[in-house]
Amino acid sequence: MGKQKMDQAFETVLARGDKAFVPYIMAGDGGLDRLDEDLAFLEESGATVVELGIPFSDPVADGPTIQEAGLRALAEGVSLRSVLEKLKESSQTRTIPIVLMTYINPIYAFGVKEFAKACDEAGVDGLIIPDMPMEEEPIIANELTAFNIALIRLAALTSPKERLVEIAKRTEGFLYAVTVTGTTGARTSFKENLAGHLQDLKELASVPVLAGFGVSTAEHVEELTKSCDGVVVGSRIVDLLHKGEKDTLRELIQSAKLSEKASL
Ligand SMILES: O=P(O)(O)OC[C@@H](O)[C@@H](O)c1c[nH]c2ccccc12
Repeated sequence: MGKQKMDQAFETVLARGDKAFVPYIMAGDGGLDRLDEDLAFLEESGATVVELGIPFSDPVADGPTIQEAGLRALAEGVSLRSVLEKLKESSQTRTIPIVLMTYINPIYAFGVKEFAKACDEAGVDGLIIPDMPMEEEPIIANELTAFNIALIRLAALTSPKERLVEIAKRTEGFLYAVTVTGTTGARTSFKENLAGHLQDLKELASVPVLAGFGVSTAEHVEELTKSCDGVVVGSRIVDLLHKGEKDTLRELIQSAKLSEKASL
């Protein structure tokens, strides 16, 4: 469980010659009752790991698509606690690794120690806490380590080199290479020297490097994975899932299966 489960998932995919595909979904968008079904669908479609967002009233890193999904989930009464309880029910049978993405505030409200324990009981394998700077990690890092839960760090485009070195050294599970400056949300293009930036991060990190923010088409996946180990796709996935466009969703996830494309 935990970190090793995620490491194993990446190893399997990369050894096969594929790239990792991590879809982000908003927990409770459409009601928590559909969570197990959505996770199973993503796994069957070829997702490596699922990033599961906790709805929050003040999602500072999120653009409109995810903000709206969060509002829908909040309207369903979904909270950090109810998501963890739901995950716990299926923790023994679930096979896909889960990374929880939550802002720090709900964790404080929950209580840091109690939160780490509840994540463990829920079978959570990793965490992304976007509004927790490296300097504040001691608040929670040891609690997570005790339960073998990976703390995934984000490398911003604007981080100075020394900071990137430190982030790449500390990160667990994977390194989340943020590909744009700004909030989450589908984009049409990326900055010119992004490939070089991703390659630099790959030099620094000993875990897989995944590019995320703005990735929204199969072409993006193809382009970006030339310089890294995989992608995280949020807004586009949230949108397709909300609209029930499952075939398009499956195709998008399959775009990271380079080994199959090679044999066509
Ligand atoms: O939506 P996008 O642009 O595809 O970006 C991924 C993203 O949604 C997901 O990883 C995420 C959602 N909310 C976040 C907040 C911070 C960091 C990452 C995230």
